[in-house]
Amino acid sequence: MSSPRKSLSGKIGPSILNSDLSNLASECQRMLDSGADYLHLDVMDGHFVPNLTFGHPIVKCLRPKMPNAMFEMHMMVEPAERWIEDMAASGANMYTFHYEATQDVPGCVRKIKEAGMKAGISIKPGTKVEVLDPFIDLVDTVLIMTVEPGFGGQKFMADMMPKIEYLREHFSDLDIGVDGGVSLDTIQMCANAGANMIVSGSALMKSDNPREVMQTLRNTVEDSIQKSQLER
Ligand SMILES: O=C(CO)[C@H](O)[C@H](O)COP(=O)(O)O
Ligand SMILES: [Fe+2]
Repeated sequence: MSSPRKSLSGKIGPSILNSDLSNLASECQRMLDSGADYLHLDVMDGHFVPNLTFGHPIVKCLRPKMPNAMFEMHMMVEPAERWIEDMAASGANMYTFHYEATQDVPGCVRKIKEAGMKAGISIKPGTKVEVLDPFIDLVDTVLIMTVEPGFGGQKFMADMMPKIEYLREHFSDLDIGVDGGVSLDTIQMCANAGANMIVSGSALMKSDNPREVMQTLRNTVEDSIQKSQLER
């Protein structure tokens, strides 16, 4: 018996990387109040990527201030497994790790699930998307990087769109995220390619009206999903 079809929806996850980190909780709350579906929290270890941000102690402080928020942890750390238990204990909901940062993808996913979180897998721009084929059934989401991980505010790499197209063509129900340089100028490309989980940092943080920007990002993705479903 085939499993029931999951219906895709467009979701917006603001990245708080380029926000005022001295006011992290209020910046997160501002994004939630503006209609964010989840928060994309970028964790960098200064080793897997050439930058440092924050770790699980900060997540632990944020959690009681926003008990119902969905925290997706973008773990730019190596080894990828290192912070699974701590992040789960601190209140993270989803642990998105990098394919390039582990020797054992299935083992990493198993540990994430055992810790009670959802699992996401991400690839850097230089990694071929086909390497993910054996693992798609194990994970909840795939996150395609459209910048070299490490910094917010970089230029969107349009040449990553074929990776998203490949995934959408082969895995029609998969939650596919896109991260890096996503803005009102680049969302149409992401939506056309088939992304439905939209991470956006600077474009939201710099906006005077993040609610309107989120709504436009979401509508663009929803329109594209509807169109592709009609074409099926
Ligand atoms: O993972 C990241 C960088 O490594 C960030 O999530 C990403 O850069 C989002 O910020 P912006 O939209 O400004 O590019
Ligand atoms: Fe990120």
